[in-house]
Amino acid sequence: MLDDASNCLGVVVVGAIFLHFLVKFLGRKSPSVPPGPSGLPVLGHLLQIPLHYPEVAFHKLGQLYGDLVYMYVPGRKMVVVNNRAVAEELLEKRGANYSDRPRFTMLVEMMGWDPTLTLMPYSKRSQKHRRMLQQYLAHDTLKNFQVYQIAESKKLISKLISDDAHYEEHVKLYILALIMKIAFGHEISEDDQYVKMAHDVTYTLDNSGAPGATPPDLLPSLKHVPSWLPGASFATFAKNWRKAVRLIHDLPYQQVKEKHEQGTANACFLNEALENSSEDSFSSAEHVEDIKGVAANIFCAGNDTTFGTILCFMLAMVLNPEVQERAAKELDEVVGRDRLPTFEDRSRLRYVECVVQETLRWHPVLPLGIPHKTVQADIYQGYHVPAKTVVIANAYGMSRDEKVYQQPHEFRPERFLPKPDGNGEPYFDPSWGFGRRVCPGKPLADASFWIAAATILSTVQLSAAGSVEPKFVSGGIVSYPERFPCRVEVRDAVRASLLH
Ligand code: HEM
Repeated sequence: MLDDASNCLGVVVVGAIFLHFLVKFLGRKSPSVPPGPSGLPVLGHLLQIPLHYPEVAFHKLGQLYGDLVYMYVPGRKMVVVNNRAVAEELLEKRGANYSDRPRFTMLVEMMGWDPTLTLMPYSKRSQKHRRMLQQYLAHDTLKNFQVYQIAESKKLISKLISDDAHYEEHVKLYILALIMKIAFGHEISEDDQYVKMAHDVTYTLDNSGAPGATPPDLLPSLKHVPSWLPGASFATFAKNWRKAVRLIHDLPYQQVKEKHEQGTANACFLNEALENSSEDSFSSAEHVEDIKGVAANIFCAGNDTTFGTILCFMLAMVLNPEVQERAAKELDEVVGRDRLPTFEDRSRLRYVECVVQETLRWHPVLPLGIPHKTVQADIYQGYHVPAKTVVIANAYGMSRDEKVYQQPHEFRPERFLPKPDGNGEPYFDPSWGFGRRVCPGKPLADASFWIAAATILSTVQLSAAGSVEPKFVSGGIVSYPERFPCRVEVRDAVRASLLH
């Protein structure tokens, strides 16, 4: 009797324990993806991502849903990061998992940009490309190019003074001259083969659709569609322009290699890479493609970005004459009137530095950076970030963070000055990206931008030649001011005479 009762009790206890664990197991909540707007079946959020100014839409979503916003489009899960500290935690501290890139079917597989670091998955090869670039753009090499940057910035301002109607073309040629010299050792003349080649490549980059969002990017099997099929304009475009992409890889390499063998090559990335390569390495087609790819990448990553940044600076000066005046005054005091600024003056030009840094914050030319991708699933603050999620760091959104930047839409260089002169706000590094994929061209871009800005401020005055409604080119990766009426007048005749 007693035995029966204790058996019965045992069954009840074991049953209760089993039930307890079963309820706990069934009730366990798996972490959910970060919050975000609800999407449509199949299409997801495809129709909610605007073609123009998507960074502004993402910023607004960030204000509604928080620092991480989850969205998806066919074939792609996406997380938009709107907060700098969160981006640093994920893309830098957890960089081993967050440094891959999405597949760029149109640019890489159809147009031939496959030896291009910017678009490469995180791999041994991408690390090799970064090493090659970083070694070349190290402090000492860049110092050798300063003379050239100074000479080209003088040429730029002379052209702006004599022909301000074409200011954009002059800025374009300034950057082109520097990049062609540094990457390929080539000195451009207005209508040479390299200028035409650069023009064609820029056209292909500007017109092949938003990278990562073209039809073949969303549905990779479309890359097999024949170019004659009605509606397959992307395939026709890729077929017609692939040659231009190939040319910028092959032509400079062949020419520098010939000169290198004769011992007559100018100092440049290509020549240095050839010098550092052993005889054996030339039998590896991949190594040769690596050299060509890094050289072409200097052009395609550095051209529009630096061009756009200088245009942003010019627009900001036109819209904020008091800033321009204060910076010019600082140049008068620090540099004097009998010479032009040089790189040695930089550390003493505190306000000019703030103007340069505020340009990078006010309008980041890569407002959404270049997308990263996770390798494995991750948990962040209780949220599930699935494997192979495309992670977009919204630099624009971070630049408008009111907790960090007071009146973030305004161009206020003094925000960076320590208190009480300013507000002690931090420089805006997200303009250069994050972690293991951070821009390796920063030292070059920064120096090319700084010397152009300092020379402009010390010699000329920029003003509006009509009414200015700031608008920005948007829809591709790079965003910069649309044409605005800009007048360029000599501010200081003594200094302007030093331009020649
Ligand atoms: C003002 C001018 C420039 C800005 C604002 C800029 C900004 C950026 C940003 C935001 C990224 C993406 C980083 C990330 O994925 O987290 C990037 C990548 C890159 N930039 Fe720049 N960049 C500029 C100029 C240059 C120049 C002159 C070069 C020439 C060497 C260059 C070479 C690259 C390369 C190769 C990458 C890809 C790095 C990788 O995928 O690992 N950039 N840049």
